[in-house]
Amino acid sequence: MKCLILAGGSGDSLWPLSRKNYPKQFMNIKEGRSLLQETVVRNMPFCDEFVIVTKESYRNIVNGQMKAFQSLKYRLILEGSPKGTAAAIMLGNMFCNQSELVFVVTADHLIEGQEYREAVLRGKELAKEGYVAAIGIKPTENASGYDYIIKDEEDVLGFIERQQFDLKSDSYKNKEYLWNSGMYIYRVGDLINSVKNISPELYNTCRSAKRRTPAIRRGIRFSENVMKDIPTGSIEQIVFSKNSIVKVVEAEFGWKDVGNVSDLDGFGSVTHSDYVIKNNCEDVSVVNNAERQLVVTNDLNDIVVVNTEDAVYVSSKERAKDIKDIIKDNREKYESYFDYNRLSYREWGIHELLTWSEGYKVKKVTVFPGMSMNLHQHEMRSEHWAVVEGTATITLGQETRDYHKFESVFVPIGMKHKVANKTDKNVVIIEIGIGEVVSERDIVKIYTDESSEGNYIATQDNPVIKLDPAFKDNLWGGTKLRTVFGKKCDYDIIAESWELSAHPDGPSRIADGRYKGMLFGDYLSIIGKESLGWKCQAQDRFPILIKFIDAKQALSVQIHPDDEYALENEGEYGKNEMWYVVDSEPGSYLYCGLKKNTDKEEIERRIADNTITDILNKIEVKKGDVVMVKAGTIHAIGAGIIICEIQQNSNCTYRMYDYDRRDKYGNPRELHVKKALDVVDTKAYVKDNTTEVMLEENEHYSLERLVQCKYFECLKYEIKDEVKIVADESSFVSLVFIEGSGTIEADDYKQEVPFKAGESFFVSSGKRSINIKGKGTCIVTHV
Ligand SMILES: O=P(O)(O)OC[C@H]1O[C@@H](O)[C@@H](O)[C@@H](O)[C@@H]1O
Repeated sequence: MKCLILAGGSGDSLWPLSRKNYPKQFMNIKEGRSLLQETVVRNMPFCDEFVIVTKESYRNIVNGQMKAFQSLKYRLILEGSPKGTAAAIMLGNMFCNQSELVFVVTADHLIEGQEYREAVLRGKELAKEGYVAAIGIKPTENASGYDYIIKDEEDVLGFIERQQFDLKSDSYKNKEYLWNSGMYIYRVGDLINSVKNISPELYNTCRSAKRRTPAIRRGIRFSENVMKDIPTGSIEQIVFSKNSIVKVVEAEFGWKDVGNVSDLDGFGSVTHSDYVIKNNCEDVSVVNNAERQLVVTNDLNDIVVVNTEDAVYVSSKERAKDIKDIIKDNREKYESYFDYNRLSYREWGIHELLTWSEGYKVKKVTVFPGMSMNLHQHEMRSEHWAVVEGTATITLGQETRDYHKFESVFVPIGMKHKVANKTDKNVVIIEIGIGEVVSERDIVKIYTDESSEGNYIATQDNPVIKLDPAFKDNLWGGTKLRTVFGKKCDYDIIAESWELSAHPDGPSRIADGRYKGMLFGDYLSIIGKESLGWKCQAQDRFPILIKFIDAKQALSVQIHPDDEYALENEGEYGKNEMWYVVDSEPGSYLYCGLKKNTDKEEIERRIADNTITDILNKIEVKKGDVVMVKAGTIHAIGAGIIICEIQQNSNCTYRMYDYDRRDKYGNPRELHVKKALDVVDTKAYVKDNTTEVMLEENEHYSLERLVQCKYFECLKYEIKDEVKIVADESSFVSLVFIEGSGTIEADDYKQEVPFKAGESFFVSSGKRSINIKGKGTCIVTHV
């Protein structure tokens, strides 16, 4: 199950603990962990991947907090303009497969108790039966700040928003009601199908937003412009209140939607209680978030005091919530206090302002493991750095060296400098800036390293990287990828596993080692473009995608565009692909190309009268066969075949004919006949003559070239005991094992990595050879 965490809230409600630059979901609530981190921990037993939907400006905070979970799988969806929970949930769903179960949770709830687990498991059962399970909490008080669900047993009679709920009103007499926790469990296909019917506007606008969102690394960023047509509102308003498939799970765990500072009672570890004295006070809560500042309260009643490094809030408990209005009325004058705390989050770490005055500024600078600042310089200030934790790798001008704890450095005005952290622990530096201008405006120049995007620093790691695939559940898929290759995926059917993929529609991940769990595309940005080899330097994205395909039924009759058409119409590359038949049932066949020259009118007519396959070139296939499918060629994989597909990095398929099949909701899959006819090659199929050329055979291995085209070259090694493969500076190398087992080792990093059939490895380019020992069939691809 995937966990979709809604973490975009930007409320002022917990001021001065929360600020606009640091809302409550990121605040430490318990034992040094934030509400967001607490949400992740709570759901780890049920979910294997996290999709976090948040505001673009919170990206660095979320990435920083997620560092606490090494190797946890997560992705970010960044909203340029938040539009409520309906949009957030639907945009999250756009990146899930239909058969995936999703658990929607909110990042800023306080939850306690064993009953949570039972509620989730019951919700999951309902979701498997095709319902959307809403988790409702048995009210323990008449809380006006909560949304309600009116119910009858497990059926939902209505969703009531907080403002409209009045317990005394006749409409709620004799009704059963629960607090609406905003947590939902469902199967993606079920929810999307009902959104399609109930709010086509929401469905279509989110879909088109997804289509218009270019592939970027680390997160999916929906710009304000791309989101502008998506309707604003809650999922309850727009979808669930009109949806008969919602069932409620009644739960009794401790649940609190923290509305204001007086709700923090009982969750006191944000408090430095050693620095609080209460004298003769009754019902007084003190939250002291400032280290070493003493708070003394005397002879008070029913009061909440919140003390932070730069602001204090004192209120009666009852009226604590008025803070929102107070902020609204006074924002203009005190914006910096209301909106910002002293922390500033960067991709590489955190700045904390300790003190400042005219002419100086003192900061605590934390650099996360494996991260680096950009090289920069100042024109108006010099800096003194004292390392107080860890080992910092500091660049000053042309020189770079390590500085250990308690060593100091002086950075003169105008000198290029940066701090990197090559270790596994945080580096902390106390920085004293002095000069005429000490604000951030004085960064006059930032030097970015073109070859490695972002602020990661490459460390000497094994260049042989094992990958975990992303899975797809297209309706024609089977179960052989699980039974033959042991793929671990809980879908009923697995149609495809994307083994080497930096494509946002199905990115593979690093399977082992230091970067375990990381998206392959992110890993590529760490090692830098140079590590892909010089042939890739002109390309703006990773060039290839490799999949296994298990066709239990026939795939659609379809076609892929070439680069020119795809870039112009889809913002994607075109798709030339090659199929290697891993296995096939007796009598299996596929279609590739036309039997004879055929004009577009005839192709169109034959699609309409269901006779398109009559004019296609039918090829019977067996294990080991190779078919090159050039862009523009009509094709269809037939039933009973497992294929290893090497293709350009694109997910652009135009379906022409789908046997009038329906999915389980009775919907036909979309066809793209017009575009298909735009790009179709109308000439008769001619077999590619670069395929299947034996290049070498000896007692240790045989080497066959499977295919060679402008985009890639694929080689097949039948390894009897050992082979050495060269990964030179021209290209990275992909290794996909079809059969066998053994070990892989690069000669410049002596560590053996085991392999077995069905596994995939990426090796960065360089002057190295890769030794494979064992027995097996390996498909080696490079550009
Ligand atoms: O459109 P359907 O029938 O699901 O088939 C889609 C699949 O077709 C195959 O021929 C390949 O091009 C795959 O890369 C693709 O994912």
